[in-house]
Amino acid sequence: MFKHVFLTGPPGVGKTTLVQKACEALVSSGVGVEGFYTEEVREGGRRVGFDVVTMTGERGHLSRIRDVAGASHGRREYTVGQYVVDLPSFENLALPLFRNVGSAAGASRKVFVIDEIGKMELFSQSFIRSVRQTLDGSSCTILGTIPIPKGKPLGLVEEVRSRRDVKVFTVSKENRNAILQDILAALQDCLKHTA
Ligand SMILES: Nc1ncnc2c1ncn2[C@@H]1O[C@H](COP(=O)(O)OP(=O)(O)OP(=O)(O)O)[C@@H](O)[C@H]1O
Repeated sequence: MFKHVFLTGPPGVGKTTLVQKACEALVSSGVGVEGFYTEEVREGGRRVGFDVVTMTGERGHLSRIRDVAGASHGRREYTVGQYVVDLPSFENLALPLFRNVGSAAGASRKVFVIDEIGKMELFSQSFIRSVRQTLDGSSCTILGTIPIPKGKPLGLVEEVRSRRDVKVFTVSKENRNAILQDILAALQDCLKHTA
C-alpha cells in the first residue's frame, strides 16, 4: 500500500509541469494542496538561478549563479556547479510549510508537494529532517520529485526511492503526455488510505 507518490526523470523532462497539472486536478476535486516547487529564473535569455515558489504564491531564492549571488561575507558557501545556494532564503520559505502540514488540523485529505528533493535542497539538515518526518507521518500524502541517480548517491533521495510506501513514476519524453491519469489514480489511492 502506497502513501506517497514521487516523480523522477532527467532534468527538464517535465516533472514540475506534471506536478502542477496534478495539483490543478486535485484542487478541482476538493483536495487541499500545500507545499512548494522550484522554478528556474531567467534573465535576458540565460538561466541565473532557481526560485522556490509556494502553493500560495510566495517566492524566494533557492540559488543564483555566482556573479549575481553577491558576496558571501565569510559565511560558508553551498554550491552546486555554478550555483550558490541561498540556504536562509530556502529554509525561511520551505520549513514553515512542513510545520503547518504536520499539525493535526492541517493534514488529512491533503497533498503536500515537495518539488524537489535535490542536491541544492539537501544542504539543509532541517529540510532533511522535515521530509523524513512527513514521510513517516500518518496522515499526509506527499507528491514529490527526485532526480535520477547520477554521480555520488544522495542519501535521502535513495532512501525515498527505495521506501516500500512510495510509488515512483519515471517520467520520459515518451510517456509525459500520457502519465498524468496514472499519477492522479495513485494519489487518490494514497488519499483513501490516509483520510
Ligand atoms: N509534455 C510536455 N510537452 C512539451 N514540453 C513540455 C512538456 N512538459 C514540460 N515541457 C517543457 O519542458 C520544460 C521543462 O519542464 P519542467 O520544468 O516541467 O521539467 P522538470 O523535469 O521539472 O525540470 P527540472 O529537472 O529542471 O526540475 C519547460 O519549458 C516545459 O514547458
